[in-house]
Amino acid sequence: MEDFQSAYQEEKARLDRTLEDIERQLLALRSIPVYTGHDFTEQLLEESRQLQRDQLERSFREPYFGRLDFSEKGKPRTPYYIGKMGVGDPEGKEPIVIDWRAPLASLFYSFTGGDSASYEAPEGLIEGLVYLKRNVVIRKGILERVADTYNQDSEGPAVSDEFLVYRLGENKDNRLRDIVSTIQAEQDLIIRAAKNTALIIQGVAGSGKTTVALHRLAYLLYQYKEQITAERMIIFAPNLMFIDYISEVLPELGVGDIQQSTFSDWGAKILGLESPPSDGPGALTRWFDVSDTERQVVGDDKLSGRFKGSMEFKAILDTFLENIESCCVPSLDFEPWEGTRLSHAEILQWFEGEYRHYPVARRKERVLSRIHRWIEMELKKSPSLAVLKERKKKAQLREKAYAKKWPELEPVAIYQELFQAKKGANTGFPDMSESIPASIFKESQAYLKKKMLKEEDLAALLYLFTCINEIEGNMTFDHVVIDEAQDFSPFQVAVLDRFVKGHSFTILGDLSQGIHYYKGVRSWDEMSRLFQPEETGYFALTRSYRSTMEIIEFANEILKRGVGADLLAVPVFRSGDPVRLQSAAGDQREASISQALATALSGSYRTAALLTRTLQEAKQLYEYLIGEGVEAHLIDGDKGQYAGGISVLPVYLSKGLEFDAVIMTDVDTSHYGPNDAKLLYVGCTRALHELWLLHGDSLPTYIATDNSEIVITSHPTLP
Ligand SMILES: Nc1ncnc2c1ncn2[C@@H]1O[C@H](COP(=O)(O)OP(=O)(O)OP(=O)(O)O)[C@@H](O)[C@H]1O
Repeated sequence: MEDFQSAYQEEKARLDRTLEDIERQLLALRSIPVYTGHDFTEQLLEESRQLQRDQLERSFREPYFGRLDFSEKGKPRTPYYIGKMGVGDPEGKEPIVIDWRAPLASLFYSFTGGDSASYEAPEGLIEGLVYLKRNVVIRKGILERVADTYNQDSEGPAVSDEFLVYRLGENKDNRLRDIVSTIQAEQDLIIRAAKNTALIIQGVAGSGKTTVALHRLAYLLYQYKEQITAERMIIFAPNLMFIDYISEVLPELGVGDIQQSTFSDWGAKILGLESPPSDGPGALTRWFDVSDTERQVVGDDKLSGRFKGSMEFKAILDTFLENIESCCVPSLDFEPWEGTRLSHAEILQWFEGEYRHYPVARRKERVLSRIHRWIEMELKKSPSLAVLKERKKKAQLREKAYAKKWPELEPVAIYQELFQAKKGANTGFPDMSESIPASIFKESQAYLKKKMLKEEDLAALLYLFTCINEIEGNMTFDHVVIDEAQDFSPFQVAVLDRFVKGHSFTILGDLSQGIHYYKGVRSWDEMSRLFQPEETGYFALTRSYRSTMEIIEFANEILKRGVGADLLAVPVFRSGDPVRLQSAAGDQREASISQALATALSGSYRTAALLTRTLQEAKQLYEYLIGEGVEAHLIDGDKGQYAGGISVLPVYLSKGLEFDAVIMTDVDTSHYGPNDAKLLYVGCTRALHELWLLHGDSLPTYIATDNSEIVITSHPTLP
């Protein structure tokens, strides 16, 4: 206790000094009049001062979160304070606060005990001794808590999880948060991995994949500030609501302007489509609202989404495109009017010789405009104005007709050809119908004829785009993050690779959460095979930080029994209530749901989710709750914003999100079939503190009842 008191006093004194320093710097900056003139250099200086002012104001509220006492070999023990942003010392001495991304700060995360410690700095490996790792909680400039996670002088465990457990026990508000003060060693390795690698990360539910990816972006921007910019980085997320849910982490880390998009939205923009291809209203519902046996009757290779996402399909497109060059230039001379002629051989020489280095669509464009210029030159040779007029008229018509003889070098048009080209058709393209499963060929042909596109066609269309067009500088990326990557296809990643410099990817996902059977990958090898071994790195995150031990053990059991999975989560030692299994059949259903909700929210929890099996059930339940006066929000996949509070949603839309309490409804064999274990796993792992499973008569066999509490309740009272 005495130790704690003196540590608190020591930190309080240090905080006071730091705040005084920051205030002094702020006052000095504020005393410089804001420049509003037109001088460019002055404007840049003003911008930089404004940034400094903003950063100091933020630092003033929470200057740092950690302290590390370290002595570099041969040097004395020095306390370093680590914050979300570095704070320099105007007098030019050591910085007052070190940025969490700085090399020295990496020790704060990677040190797990032992007699020596080292970190990689630009000047080489720095070795020394760690004496103390201390977490300091400061809110609005007030010191709230001091907790040592390592103290060389004490006899406790090497590095304790106590502070982490305290942080994890806090209730969450609407949005994902930064974790700078408690990044774990295995997460830090990913955050600080080198830029030019395709990192593939398999992480169990709640292992911090999304959070780590966002911190990695902040790190890359700090570490490679000369080479990369925020505007040229992108996060691909499953939907707009998820983007909204994660929207506060990057600004909190002082990073702005990173692009965030779904693959469809991005692809549609590149292709210049009016709107992203959609599989029609309710596509997800059609897939998830059917029984799982109906879903499983189609073999993998017959699922068009999986086929069109495969590298096999890419190879088919390559063959299809192989002779695109040879079939481009129409095999005839061009004659704008009688007696004047441009030979096929000469046009071919322009196309295959002079413009060889351009992509094929650009070559076509160049050749056609050169023909246009040639016509204009020839017209000038006309003997009279009348002849010139007549030739001009003729030439215009013939030029148009000639251009039409060239194949349309546009991704959608070529793609349509792929599903039209049958033997004997005179398109110049080969017949690929034999290589594509007949059912997929037929179905695609039918909807493409109606000028429709599906999401599953996007990778191929984008690939065609890159084969025939130049990828312009403003389309390229310095780094790409793919979240929920188990739902991405190898072909999608291969296409993206064409837009990314140096294969700089962070690809994160969890195979155990692969509930979109009709797309995505079954193994990470499918992704790593796209890169050379030296270009890729693989990490596995097995510790789960989101849920209590009880919830994780319960969810693990579902995976073990349901899919025999070996990717099980290891919980952090944070104990909570047992998972509650409650019978809620027939006319008891609604009342039981209300009861569970009332109980779950009777404490201090701020967010709760009611997860139904289908969208239809979510809508009905939402209506019921609204009728009962409960302020609930329906999540139906159409909205771009996440409101927090009480959410009602079908389980498949809950991926990526988390809630203090989760109540799953209708968890019985009539709703969850033998192949729905992963779906149930996703739902259960959304809960931070409390999990309820309300069920009918027969529980699916993959649910273990031994460690759960069976609840019998009465007197429902809604919040
Ligand atoms: N080192 C950490 N310190 C504190 N909290 C952490 C840490 N790592 C992760 N968390 C918390 O764990 C929760 C899960 O994180 P996140 O959503 O990033 O995980 P995920 O692996 O993407 O999950 P899922 O795949 O289940 O959607 C979040 O509340 C996050 O703040």
